Amino acid sequence: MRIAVPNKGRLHEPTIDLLERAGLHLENGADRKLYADTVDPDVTVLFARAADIPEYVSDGAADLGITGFDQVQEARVDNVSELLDLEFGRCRLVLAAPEDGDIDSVEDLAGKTVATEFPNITEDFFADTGVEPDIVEVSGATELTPHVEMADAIVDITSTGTTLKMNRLAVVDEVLSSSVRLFGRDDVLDEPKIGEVRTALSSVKQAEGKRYLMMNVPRDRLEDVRDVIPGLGGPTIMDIADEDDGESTVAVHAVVDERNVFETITEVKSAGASDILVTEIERLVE
Ligand SMILES: Nc1ncnc2c1ncn2[C@@H]1O[C@H](COP(=O)(O)OP(=O)(O)OP(=O)(O)O)[C@@H](O)[C@H]1O
Ligand SMILES: O=P(O)(O)OC[C@H]1O[C@H](OP(=O)(O)OP(=O)(O)O)[C@H](O)[C@@H]1O
Ligand SMILES: [Mg+2]
Repeated sequence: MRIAVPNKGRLHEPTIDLLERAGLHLENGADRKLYADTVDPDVTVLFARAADIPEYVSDGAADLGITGFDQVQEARVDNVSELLDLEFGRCRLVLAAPEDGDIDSVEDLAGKTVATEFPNITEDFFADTGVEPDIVEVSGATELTPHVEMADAIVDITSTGTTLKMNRLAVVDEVLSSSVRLFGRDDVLDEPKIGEVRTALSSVKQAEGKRYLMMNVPRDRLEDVRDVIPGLGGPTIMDIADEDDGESTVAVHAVVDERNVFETITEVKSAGASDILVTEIERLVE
């Protein structure tokens, strides 16, 4: 089974990092290689351009792909399905025009020219509005085109807004909201290995923002402690050997949202817990 992942650009590192955290450690994956093996002999990683990945999966060069939703939409592939929103690479595709120009709405683009790296998405966007500008495909530096009379407006990616601002462009409308997705070719979605990879990646996402809390609690204080733990499906309670003084103690483990850790520690401590440990969670398979 092959997974196509971005070979460079801003999605490369976070994608490799996610595979590693999911337990799919890459082997012999030196820079500039086209393929890397993983610890799982049945899983190979194929490095490709972010924009080419949907096509690779659709054509069968790979079975799974990881790339931006914008790229999947642009590729217009009809035999792949999304399996997971990996929630990084968040950005928006926007229609933008010079700040001091006369384009303030989509209607102002009738008979004008729009430059973009995403001609298909742009075409679909305008088809819905009934306005039909000329669409010019460029392969980069799109923000420059309105300043060199190549275009009146652009459809391009923005996240912080810095690039638009630097080029004195203002957002006219939102076209698409994107993040990185795991997707697969429809004819292989039932294969067990596809499910295994999806579960491994999803378990990393599930664990993000969660902490594992462990503590000792005198048995007669257990209810008080249990009441203040906002655990996922309730805490796990384990007997531990009785203390020398005959007092009975239990170990309490719980998965807690990291935003609640500070408050929970204060509360369980005053409810009688001691020896409180907080650890990170690598993966959480629900
Ligand atoms: N500023 C951004 N913030 C968040 N995500 C982004 C941003 N720019 C691009 N992306 C996401 O990353 C994907 C790939 O963009 P990136 O710039 O890494 O590669 P590229 O420029 O298409 O690649 P190449 O260098 O091979 O031409 C985009 O399709 C989008 O999903
Ligand atoms: O809103 P911002 O945070 O400024 O991000 C937007 C910019 O990010 C992307 O370019 P990238 O940095 O990937 O460079 P590239 O043109 O070489 O792909 C995109 O093409 C925009 O130009
Ligand atoms: Mg880019």
